[in-house]
Amino acid sequence: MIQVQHLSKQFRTAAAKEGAFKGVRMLFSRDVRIKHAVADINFNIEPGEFVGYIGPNGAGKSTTIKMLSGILHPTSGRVTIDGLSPHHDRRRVARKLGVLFGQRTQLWWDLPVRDSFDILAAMYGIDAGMMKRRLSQLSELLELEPFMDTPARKLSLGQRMRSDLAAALLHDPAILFLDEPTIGLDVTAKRSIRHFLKSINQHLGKTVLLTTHDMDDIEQLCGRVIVINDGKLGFDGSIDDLRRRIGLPTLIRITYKLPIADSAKHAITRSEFNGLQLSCGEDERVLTAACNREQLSAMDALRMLEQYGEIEDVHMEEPDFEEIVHRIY
Ligand SMILES: Nc1ncnc2c1ncn2[C@@H]1O[C@H](COP(=O)(O)OP(=O)(O)OP(=O)(O)O)[C@@H](O)[C@H]1O
Repeated sequence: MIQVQHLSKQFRTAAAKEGAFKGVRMLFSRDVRIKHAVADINFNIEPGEFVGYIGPNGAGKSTTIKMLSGILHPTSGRVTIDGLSPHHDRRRVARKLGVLFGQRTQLWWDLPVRDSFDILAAMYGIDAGMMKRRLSQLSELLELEPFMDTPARKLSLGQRMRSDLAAALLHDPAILFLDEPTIGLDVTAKRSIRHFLKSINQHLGKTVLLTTHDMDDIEQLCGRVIVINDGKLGFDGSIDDLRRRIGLPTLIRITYKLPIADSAKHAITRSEFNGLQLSCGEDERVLTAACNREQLSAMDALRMLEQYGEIEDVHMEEPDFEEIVHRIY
């Protein structure tokens, strides 16, 4: 559905100057600096996928989304959306795409939300009956009714984001590109946006490419994650693959029925064997094992831990996703 082949984008900017009148000298300078914002990236996205596109500030995420949606022209390489080029077939591709840039609104600032929707419907050629049905469906899902007659400039950030999501979906596109759709929102507003995105992916089959710095968004929504860093793709796979690649341990906390024997404790504090790193805490009955699941399955780890007594309770903690992402950046 979305194909990205050897995609690159370079920006030419005037080279920075030092000393007096540097602004004026830059204006007339012939020295240019080339920024490789996106450098030879490749990926395909299938219909119905929910893909997270992540990377640190300045990694090239927005530049990629702009090339995918036809706003920017690639320096080299190819993008196709359902076989069409976003740049050359911009109008036809626009009908297939809904795009949301969380930092900017596509609503008319001084107009009531309802009027913005009417203008967009006219631009997309949506007939009145269809528009009424779509709007009532979106309004119900996103709870837009209380502020449909409010100008965009008077909306709270959460209301604005919900309205922008509705605006991106009015023409019923099959694909959504979302750049920071939860930026600046409080916990409740984030939750409702996530719930909405999950349901349009699962129930309406929308294909979603999501860019965000919020790792909870990624963990809760995306089956697949693509990582870009300094313009280059660093990883493309599932969140579990990413966890395995980074190799952070799963923590297994065992509570035994009886306190662990002193002799065993002595062995435990020094032990590291077969991918298990053991430690005892304050509680005499509790033992924590850091387990590299690549080397040892959780079942095998438990079998080994049975040697220290009868197990009452087992608690497993997967490595924190935020920490994993921090490592790949
Ligand atoms: N129009 C432009 N002219 C020159 N350089 C640009 C332009 N747009 C982006 N860049 C540069 O290209 C690089 C990638 O920018 P981009 O906005 O794609 O990053 P990003 O991953 O979206 O970052 P963020 O998470 O901060 O939004 C940055 O170094 C940026 O300064």
